[in-house]
Amino acid sequence: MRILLADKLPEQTVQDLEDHGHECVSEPGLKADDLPGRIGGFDVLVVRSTKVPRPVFEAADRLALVVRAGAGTNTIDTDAAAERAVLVSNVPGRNAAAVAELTLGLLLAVDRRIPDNVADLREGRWDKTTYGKAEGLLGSTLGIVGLGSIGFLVAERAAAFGIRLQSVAREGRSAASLARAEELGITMCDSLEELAATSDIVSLHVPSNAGTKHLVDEAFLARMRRGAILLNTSRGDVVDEDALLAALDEGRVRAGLDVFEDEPGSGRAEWSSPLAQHPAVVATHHIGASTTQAQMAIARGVTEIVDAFTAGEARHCVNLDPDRLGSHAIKVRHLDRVGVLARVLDRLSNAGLNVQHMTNRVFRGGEAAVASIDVEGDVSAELLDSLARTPHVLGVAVVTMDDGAGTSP
Ligand SMILES: NC(=O)C1=CN([C@@H]2O[C@H](COP(=O)(O)OP(=O)(O)OC[C@H]3O[C@@H](n4cnc5c(N)ncnc54)[C@H](O)[C@@H]3O)[C@@H](O)[C@H]2O)C=CC1
Ligand SMILES: O=C(O)CCC(=O)C(=O)O
Repeated sequence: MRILLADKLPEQTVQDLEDHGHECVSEPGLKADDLPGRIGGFDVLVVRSTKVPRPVFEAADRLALVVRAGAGTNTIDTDAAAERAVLVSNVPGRNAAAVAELTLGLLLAVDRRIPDNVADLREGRWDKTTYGKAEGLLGSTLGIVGLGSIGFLVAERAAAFGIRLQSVAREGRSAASLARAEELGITMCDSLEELAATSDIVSLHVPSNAGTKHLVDEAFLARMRRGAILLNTSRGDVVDEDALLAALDEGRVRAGLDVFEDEPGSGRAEWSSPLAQHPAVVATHHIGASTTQAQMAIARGVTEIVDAFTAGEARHCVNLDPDRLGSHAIKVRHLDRVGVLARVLDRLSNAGLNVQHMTNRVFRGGEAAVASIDVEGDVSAELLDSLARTPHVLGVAVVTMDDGAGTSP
């Protein structure tokens, strides 16, 4: 695979990928606007914060996979990628501990005004009178919005401080997630409104998408307790920044922020922001994931995704349709001969069946293989019979996706 790395990634990423037989070109200075002119000839693009907009997919000739070396994929036009059949994968969970650590760091920094303490001491001012006033965290209530990889690790760390934990009840939470929440003593509010009104600290860990844009808005901020702390290490646009600025100006809330809606995409830039400069805010430079530990873990994840892709697997892909798995899964065991699959697909096509997903794995020794074909439509006994009678086919089985019942003629 020819791989373009358009961001600063650990040396280890390049080393691992090259050790696995891939050709890597590392150009960390590339910007979103440069990418359309540079993407030609590459199969895989790896990025961190560099934006990947629609023109990149329009200009690409052989691009098949974009790997986001991190969690959030909001910087990549995943719809444009889907239209051109380009897979977009992220590396979930690997940087979660780093973000959770920063989140707790921001909380302590806001509660004790650590940055202001430090700044005054560096200027030669001793001021215990001002800084010797803080609420303290023991027994306070933390509302976690987004109980995923990071949210849970924040919960674990906050529990060690004796902080009470709550989140919002959400449909579709897995049994494992519910059990972990129970184990950590996280109670569930019935609504976001309830969480806002009953938390001393609110910490945001949701992905940025249409459903979470300005999730923290004027109404949410108005419900928050006076003096409450808002922590945002997710994405800038999850918060209505104008509304937050107003709440800060009125002294209603304090905040610890690692992310901003208009933050620079590059490592260094001239940039100022009334939020980041506000005295009631402790702000960092979107460094949640920027620990060596996290970046090494991400580097290993990138290699795993590229290797899986090379072997035909779309791992951690965020732009495949999860509902288009077909109504039936047909397994065809066959001798590994030229033309068998073409004849099988021909019979499916004649039966009016649309293939949704397909893999073909060859057995050790190379004599035989098994094709797994997910199709949408009615699978008749006649079709199964004709598939079974296809030259070099050894056996056919079908599983109906809805009820899991299998037949094996
Ligand atoms: N500051 C930084 O450097 C970093 C920031 N992030 C940001 O943090 C986000 C979360 O990361 P992870 O925890 O790894 O992702 P995750 O996918 O493990 O967790 C996200 C959770 O949010 C929940 N969720 C989604 N929409 C929601 C809504 N409307 N209300 C309540 N819950 C909702 C999901 O069900 C999921 O449990 C990323 O999408 C990314 O934007 C991630 C890594 C580093
Ligand atoms: O790579 C970075 O520094 C940003 C990490 C991040 O925001 C993410 O993983 O979603």
